[in-house]
Amino acid sequence: MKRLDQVRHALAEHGAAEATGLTAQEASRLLQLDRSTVSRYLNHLVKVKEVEKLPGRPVRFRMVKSALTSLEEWVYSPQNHPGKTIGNSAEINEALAALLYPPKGLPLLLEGETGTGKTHLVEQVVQLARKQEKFSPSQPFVTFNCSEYAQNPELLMGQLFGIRKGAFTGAASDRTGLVERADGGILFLDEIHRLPPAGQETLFHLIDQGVYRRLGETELERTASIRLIGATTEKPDEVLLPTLLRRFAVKLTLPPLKQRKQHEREKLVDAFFIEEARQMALDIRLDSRCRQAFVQYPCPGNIGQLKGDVQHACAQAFLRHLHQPSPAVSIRREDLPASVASVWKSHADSPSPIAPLRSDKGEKTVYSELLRKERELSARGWSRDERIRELKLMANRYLKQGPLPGSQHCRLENHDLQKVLSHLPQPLLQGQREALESLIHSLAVEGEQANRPFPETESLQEKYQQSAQAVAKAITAKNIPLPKDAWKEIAHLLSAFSESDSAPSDGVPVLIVTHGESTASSIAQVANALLGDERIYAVDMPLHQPASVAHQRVSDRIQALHGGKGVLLLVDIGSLTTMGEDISREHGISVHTLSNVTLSMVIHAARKARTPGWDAKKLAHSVRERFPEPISSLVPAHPRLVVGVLCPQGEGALTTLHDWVKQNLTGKYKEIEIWTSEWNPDQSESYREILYQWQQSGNLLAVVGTHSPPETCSDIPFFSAWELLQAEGIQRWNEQINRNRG
Ligand SMILES: Nc1ncnc2c1ncn2[C@@H]1O[C@H](COP(=O)(O)OP(=O)(O)OP(=O)(O)O)[C@@H](O)[C@H]1O
Repeated sequence: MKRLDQVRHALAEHGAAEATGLTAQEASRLLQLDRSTVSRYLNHLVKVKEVEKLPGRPVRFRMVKSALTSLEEWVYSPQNHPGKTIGNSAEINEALAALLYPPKGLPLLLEGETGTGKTHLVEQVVQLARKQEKFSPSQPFVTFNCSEYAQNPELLMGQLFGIRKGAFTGAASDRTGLVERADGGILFLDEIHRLPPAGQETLFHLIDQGVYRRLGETELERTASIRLIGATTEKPDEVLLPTLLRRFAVKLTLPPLKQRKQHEREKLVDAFFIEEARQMALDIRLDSRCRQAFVQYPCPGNIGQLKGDVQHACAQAFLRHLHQPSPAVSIRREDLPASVASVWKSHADSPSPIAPLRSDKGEKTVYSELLRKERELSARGWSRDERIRELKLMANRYLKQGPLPGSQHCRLENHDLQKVLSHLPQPLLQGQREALESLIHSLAVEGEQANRPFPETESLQEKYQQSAQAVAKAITAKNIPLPKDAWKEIAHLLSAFSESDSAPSDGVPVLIVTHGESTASSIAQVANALLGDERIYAVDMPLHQPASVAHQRVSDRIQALHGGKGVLLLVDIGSLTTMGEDISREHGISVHTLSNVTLSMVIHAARKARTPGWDAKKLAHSVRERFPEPISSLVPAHPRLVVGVLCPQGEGALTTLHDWVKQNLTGKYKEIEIWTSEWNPDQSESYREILYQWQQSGNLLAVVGTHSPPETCSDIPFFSAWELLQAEGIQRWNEQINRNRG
């Protein structure tokens, strides 16, 4: 765009008439152009009467109203209400007639490429039938996409027709199918061609005679009365059994977008922008070249892709709007997905603009959520760049989740990503993987037209550069355009992973894990400060954290730290020793655990960790020699075996339960002590704190209580009083106690 046009556009975005316009300085900052250049253009525009100067200092420039409209802008207002469905009225009428045909409708088959609106049409028709009170709200409308289970025909059939217990391995109980749920209503099977021939056969019998069998049933014949709608992207006579195909009395084909008339496509574009304006509760401005691009670009994903691409452009423009507020959200060329931008023409035909109307407020939408997040982040002091980055990720997540089946930028499915990430030399940890996926998605959203500088990579190791290039190449090979040089950002992230979490280049890594919000990290911090180095690592385990999460975090950290010499794990209490052993078994890493960690023990371990030729085992041995296990924590000759009884406060059940446990369960084992306590159900930590104290003082075999423990304590063997009244409960109890008594 020429500079003069850029200045025009900046002013146009700041409105006319009631708007306050821009100063030369504001315009120069906005456009990142030299101020004197901007002043020159502004004065030229004043001279040709496109812009007026407002009285006051500093001088403000504002577009005169007539000039603004001559920019041929389309203004989409939230208050315009296009119909929900554009075109297709003939198809809607036919489909409605088929659905309502007495006595139980005619089977209907919809054919059309992906994104042509088959699902949309079905939903509209059902809504219409309900509105006309010809299909009651109590009649079920069940939809199912057969491609969801296409890899497993047995499950697909089971899902649809139900399963008889034992029909196949894993079918542990009888299961109702969707046909049963749709009885008396509508069953919509999308991608119906994914049904295996046997399924198509059963469906045929169902439509023909109203009978079917669950998977695995041989004798019992069930009945159901359903109105069937099928949809397929394939040629029906090539993929459906002739018997079934013949049962579809009404067949409709939805045309691909390229076969639709120009005015229909214009209506679709306008309807989608109006919908976005409604969701934003703001006007959207779009100049005629942009609109024209949306009307003309090749759009193989049909209406679905068109809608997705409009949403994409709106999300980009909205993000900018958050940081440069103006009365309306303006869509610029750089907001368009690459395929749309590619047909942008600098001179478009001149349609008459739609008059702007005021916005309405209220509804919770993608945009209101972005706005809320922006406010929250700025209140928390995030910098502008950080906010933009976070909001881009958020917008991208919404775009991914939203109904964007054909969107150019959302085609990077998870299985594709997995393949792409297989180009990396070593597997990523869960958190690293998520970070990388987010980055790739946000780069994909920026698209190839993004023209921003990327950080240089000379300082990075060759291997990160190569992996990043391979990843970027694999993504673009999937037809997902990335900005030029996007691989550089990926390379930096890969390198950052290894720097933040990898093992020290020499020596055995030492990891402290203790209970509490910050105990471990405080010890590590002091030790690192004393040694003037960063060789001690820490994982804090807040008491409220579920054991499974704690396990995962320690496991991730150990895997990241392991550099071939194993890991020395220093923990506070003995119960954590089993965690190290488990991780060692799971990942084949040599993990050596020492309990009763102290600061001096950590410093000793850190000093010795770099002894040449030592591994985790030798290091553990040396530390233990220097810091023998304190007498009190050595396993006593006769450890106290404990069963805990824990009941919620104020329930009054504690004494009764204690006596009952003593009489019925622990009586025969005189050595088992029973400890009791009440806990506060409003504070789940109180439960874990009690367990923690008990574990420190004895060998806790099990806990008995009237209420299940909070989810965060699910690693402790728990028996409910109710369970212990039953034979199976007693059996589990005996097994548990005998195992733990040793
Ligand atoms: N005629 C229409 N008017 C307005 N919006 C439409 C129309 N047709 C489709 N859409 C919108 O386009 C998107 C894609 O449509 P839909 O999911 O129905 O396509 P489909 O043919 O079922 O695709 P697929 O075969 O991939 O499932 C939806 O968001 C839908 O709301």
